Amino acid sequence: MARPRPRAPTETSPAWRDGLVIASHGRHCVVETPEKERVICHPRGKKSQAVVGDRVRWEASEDEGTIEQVLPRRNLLYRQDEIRTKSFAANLDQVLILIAAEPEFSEAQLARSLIAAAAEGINTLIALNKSDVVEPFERAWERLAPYRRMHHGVLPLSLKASPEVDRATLMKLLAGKTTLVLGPSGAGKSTLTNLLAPHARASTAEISQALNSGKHTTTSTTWYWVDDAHTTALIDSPGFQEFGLHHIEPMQLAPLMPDIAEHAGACKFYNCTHLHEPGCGVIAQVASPHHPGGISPSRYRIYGELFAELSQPRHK
Ligand SMILES: Nc1nc2c(ncn2[C@@H]2O[C@H](COP(=O)(O)OP(=O)(O)OP(=O)(O)O)[C@@H](O)[C@H]2O)c(=O)[nH]1
Ligand SMILES: [Zn+2]
Repeated sequence: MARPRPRAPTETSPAWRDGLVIASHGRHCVVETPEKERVICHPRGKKSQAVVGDRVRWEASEDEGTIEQVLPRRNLLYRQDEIRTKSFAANLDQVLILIAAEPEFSEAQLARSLIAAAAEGINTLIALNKSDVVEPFERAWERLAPYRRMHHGVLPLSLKASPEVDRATLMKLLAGKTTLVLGPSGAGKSTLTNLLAPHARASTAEISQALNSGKHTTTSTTWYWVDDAHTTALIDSPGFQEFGLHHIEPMQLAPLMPDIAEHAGACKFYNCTHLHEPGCGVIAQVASPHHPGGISPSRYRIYGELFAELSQPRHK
């Protein structure tokens, strides 16, 4: 079915209403009205393609709606590989990266998600779940040493063994904010949203079903209100596993990695890549048996790998 042409951003109409995008499935999305009603909406052309967290103007048509305008975004967290760009969500206050003692997490994925958030100026929190699984937890905690030293710190959790304590700790960090929760499969994202927003999860499941007309799918991004007053929100999104950073230039990487950026000012050349240059302040600070406490070798290795990856010719 052909849709009418997109409207100019300056256009407006008395029939348009305010809304917040709380779920998206392909091109369709669910919009929540200020009266807390939920409406399935379709975009009008490419320009009104909305993502979860977007504030939109929409127009009702029978029992569904059309998105007429996406209001300007504060930020948009997305990933980009060689082929496509995929959005996680817009207008975020922070990103909570949830990893666990088991399954073993990928440090490269963790580093990628931190870099993507930093590129959008979005604050990040890291939580390590399953502290009740003692030995794997200790190993993971040790692997996180460079991240514990960086500004974010790491929050230890056991969502299964100490849910009440963890809920109280998390609420202090999340209250009044919109937080995107990212993490590998099995880390405990569902456990976390169930703990903090049990009612929201159930009502959103109904909506998702309606949207997919019964088809089973979990690959969608969803907004959950944590409180009845609608001040605190969690967004659950898949896609942590394939976190392409093709939208970032290689020379932008160092400024987005705080432990590397800290020493980049000491380099002899202003356009130092920190890979091989003489007089490089970063290379001089990579930790070794003679220089413990420097930049973690794994972080420096990830920097080099990402630099090489982002230096490949782009297919655009
Ligand atoms: N031991 C232990 N297990 C936990 C803890 N939190 C969650 N789990 C278990 O870990 C498994 C994965 O948890 P989920 O919440 O389903 O993880 P998820 O991140 O939503 O995983 P996907 O649905 O695959 O994305 C479940 O069997 C949970 O019961 C914890 O603190 N300790
Ligand atoms: Zn350098």
